[in-house]
Amino acid sequence: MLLGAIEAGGTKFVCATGDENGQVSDRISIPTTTPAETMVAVDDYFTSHPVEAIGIGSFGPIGVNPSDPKYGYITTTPKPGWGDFNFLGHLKQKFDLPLYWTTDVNEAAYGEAAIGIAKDVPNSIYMTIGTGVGAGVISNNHIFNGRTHTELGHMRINRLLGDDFECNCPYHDVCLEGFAAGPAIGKRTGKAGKDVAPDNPVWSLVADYIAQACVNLTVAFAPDKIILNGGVMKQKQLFPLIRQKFATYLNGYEEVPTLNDYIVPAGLGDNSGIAGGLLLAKLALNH
Ligand SMILES: Nc1ncnc2c1ncn2[C@@H]1O[C@H](COP(=O)(O)OP(=O)(O)OP(=O)(O)O)[C@@H](O)[C@H]1O
Ligand SMILES: [Zn+2]
Repeated sequence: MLLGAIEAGGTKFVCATGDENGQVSDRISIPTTTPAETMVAVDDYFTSHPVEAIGIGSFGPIGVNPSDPKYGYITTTPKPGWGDFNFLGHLKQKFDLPLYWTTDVNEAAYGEAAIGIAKDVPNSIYMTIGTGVGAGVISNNHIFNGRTHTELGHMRINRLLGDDFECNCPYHDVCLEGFAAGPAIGKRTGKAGKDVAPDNPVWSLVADYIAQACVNLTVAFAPDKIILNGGVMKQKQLFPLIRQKFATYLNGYEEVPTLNDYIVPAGLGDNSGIAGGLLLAKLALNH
């Protein structure tokens, strides 16, 4: 069975084909420019690679609630041309196929939950800390959505004493993304994250904010695992720092799994999203 997946990011779109077990057989990467340009490339890909269903995970915010008139749309993004773009409608018009529509992070969360590091547990959260911060929640093997999708990158956290950084989020004076995403680290240090030395004190600060977020996710969703991925988490020294601060902040309030098994890197590396897309395509096909 050949299935399709789209991981639609703000920088690039990945289109892929693969099987019902999430194994990728072919992929391309398309720069995210204008919808007109980028979507032509997407259409061409699935025209030349016919599949039985497509799972789509998109950058957002997007409409995920079928009762929302903006269901299937990318809604309020500042990205030129993409605001109010009817992504799902476009694909429906081009391809008469079952389609599964969700956020990029939900798609990746689903991939990790189905065949990745969280495959043996029913409840997991996938959080990516990159250009932005986003998280997908898997609850009892299902993608969690409320009235709309979650926006966990914008959770409020406590500003640490002595940290006078001006939050990098245009909406919030204090939020995780504004304090700890790649661009915030860039502003804090004057360097790209990958060029900041592993022992730079900024990592301890970043780890603290991510640890606060992990405590919030723990008490809110009671996951079995929290998966941390994205460019910033390439700094592997963050993991022990985050676990240590997490333990301090949770302060024994509730039992959680051993922290080395609880706050973990992704199992599928850069493939979480595409694998998730293929598996969501299978879900769409079986509905
Ligand atoms: N090795 C690294 N160490 C620290 N930060 C890094 C590293 N590599 C990339 N980054 C930072 O991560 C960010 C890019 O994140 P990522 O690679 O997850 O891509 P992205 O897809 O643009 O992110 P998003 O998923 O938010 O759209 C940039 O701000 C970059 O500076
Ligand atoms: Zn924010």
